[in-house]
Amino acid sequence: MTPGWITTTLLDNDTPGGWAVARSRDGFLHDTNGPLFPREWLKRQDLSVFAEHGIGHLDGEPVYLLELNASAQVPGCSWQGLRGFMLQGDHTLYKVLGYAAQIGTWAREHRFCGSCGQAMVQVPRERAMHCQACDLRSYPRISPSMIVLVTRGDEILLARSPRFVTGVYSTLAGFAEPGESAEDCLIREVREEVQVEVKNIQYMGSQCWPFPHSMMLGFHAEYAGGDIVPQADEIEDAQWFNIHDLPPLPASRSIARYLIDLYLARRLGHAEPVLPG
Ligand SMILES: NC(=O)C1=CN([C@@H]2O[C@H](COP(=O)(O)OP(=O)(O)OC[C@H]3O[C@@H](n4cnc5c(N)ncnc54)[C@H](O)[C@@H]3O)[C@@H](O)[C@H]2O)C=CC1
Ligand SMILES: [Mg+2]
Ligand SMILES: [Zn+2]
Repeated sequence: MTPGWITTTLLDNDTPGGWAVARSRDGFLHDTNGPLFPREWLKRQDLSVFAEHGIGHLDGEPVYLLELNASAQVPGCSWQGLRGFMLQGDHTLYKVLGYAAQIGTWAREHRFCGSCGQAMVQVPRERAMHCQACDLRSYPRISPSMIVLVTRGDEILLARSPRFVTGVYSTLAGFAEPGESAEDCLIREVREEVQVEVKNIQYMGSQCWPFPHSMMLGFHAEYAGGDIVPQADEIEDAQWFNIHDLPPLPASRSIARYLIDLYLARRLGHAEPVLPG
């Protein structure tokens, strides 16, 4: 038995047994034991299953996703969005659900070929959809996104999007565009969002962010010039905050929070945090 969560194996849906999670537009089904249910029990419930996917092994046991067309009432159970599982509870289970969500969304959105419109079929033993008519293959979509903590000595640059929880300020972030390096993207995003220039860009680490399919590449950069001008519509407010007087910060498992906590730890001589994968 290999401990932990391994996503590489594709499973045979016809082999009974194992664990399963159920996902609808309301999130994942869970009861007091969490979101993992004995698969055969879950399949006996009155669920409108759209697709079933083998997604990996947890502590050596196979895990499947039941992707539903609609939510259902299951006695003793309720539904919770992926963010809720990210914010609290077991981190490995959140990783299982994050992967399930990405596979479920990708398979649902790639039933038909984007090139010729024919129905696609899953490639055996590979996480890919294939169009037999034109030979196109579609793989799970991952969107590289840069996220950066910009600093100026004891001050850090944080901003608020209108989408954030009230009061929370975070690091700047944005999706890579075709033709850009990670550094090009970071420089453009900081310019667009606050009109500030940066220097000494340093890569700090990465994190899968399954909302819905980002791969966050985290950086630290130093201030090089310019006055903050928040981008209309995207940025509600942006400010330099002294490290001794910070606003409410992002969730503790996010890479945004890691970048901030790491800078504080280095500046103040505290123990360095660990980035949750
Ligand atoms: N894990 C973390 O700590 C944090 C993660 N994030 C994530 O970073 C990502 C990027 O951040 P934003 O500021 O929202 O991006 P952004 O600054 O690039 O602006 C969002 C805009 O980008 C466009 N867009 C949407 N999806 C896209 C895609 N897949 N590729 C290219 N362009 C796309 C849309 O026009 C959207 O309005 C998001 O997924 C966000 O959830 C953001 C902050 C913290
Ligand atoms: Mg942004
Ligand atoms: Zn095709």
